[in-house]
Amino acid sequence: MLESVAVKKQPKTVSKSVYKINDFNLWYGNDQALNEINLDIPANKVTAIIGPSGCGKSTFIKALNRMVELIPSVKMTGSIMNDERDIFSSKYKVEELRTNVGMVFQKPNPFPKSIYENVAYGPKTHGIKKKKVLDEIVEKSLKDAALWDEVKDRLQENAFGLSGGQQQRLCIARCLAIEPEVILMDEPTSALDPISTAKVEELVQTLKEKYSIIIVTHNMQQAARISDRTAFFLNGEVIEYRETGELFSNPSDKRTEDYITGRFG
Ligand SMILES: Nc1ncnc2c1ncn2[C@@H]1O[C@H](COP(=O)(O)OP(=O)(O)OP(=O)(O)O)[C@@H](O)[C@H]1O
Repeated sequence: MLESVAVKKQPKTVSKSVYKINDFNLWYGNDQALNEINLDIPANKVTAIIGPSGCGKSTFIKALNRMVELIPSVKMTGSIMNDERDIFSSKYKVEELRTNVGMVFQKPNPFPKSIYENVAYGPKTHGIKKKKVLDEIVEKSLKDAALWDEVKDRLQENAFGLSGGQQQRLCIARCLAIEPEVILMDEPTSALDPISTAKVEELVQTLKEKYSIIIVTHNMQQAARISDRTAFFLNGEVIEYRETGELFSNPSDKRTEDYITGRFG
């Protein structure tokens, strides 16, 4: 029957990966900090990286935008693909990688410039000069970072005059202004008060519609609240990587269970 052909089930859509990491190892001098990391990181999701201090969380996300290579003793093996492109290939310039992959740090680090200039800086370095276009980018980025209403009447004031939480959302706006595909966040709320933390968490939830977010957090409640998938790192290894709800409610590894129930870390 024709009708039965018409209603034939479509294959399930497979979610796209923004990063595929295969057998990745990293050493600082002779000390191995990451050991045989294999992870597929989905697009348009929030992926949390959790684990005790010193387990390699920051090292891992700094490898994703090649920032870790600023440390001269670093050696790496294995592969990291971003959108099917080898991030270590000479064809994939670091500048292009860092345009595709923005980063927000633990401590808000605005430039000593006006609020407007902080956001316009990236687009300007990418050659955008027209004031009207820059104005639009600044407004859109600040709106997307849920900061516009608080700063729209003081765009020319120095960014250091903002509160810590506002400065962090400004840094997120600065990151959005260059239209990355991925946003790496290294403990973005650890220096913030609870209200600012809640605002950034809410923001992360809305940003995942357009961006893929990878967030390092010490705070397991935060990982449980805002992430779709969670990777538990221990001593430089990925112990477990699953849907966040499953990892927290039904961990498959004893070490994950011990960590999430507070037995160590
Ligand atoms: N610049 C460096 N030089 C040498 N060793 C380093 C350097 N940075 C980190 N390490 C080592 O690599 C390992 C992983 O550190 P990393 O900062 O990635 O852990 P982390 O899980 O992010 O820790 P934390 O939660 O405390 O920030 C640690 O043993 C650390 O001492």
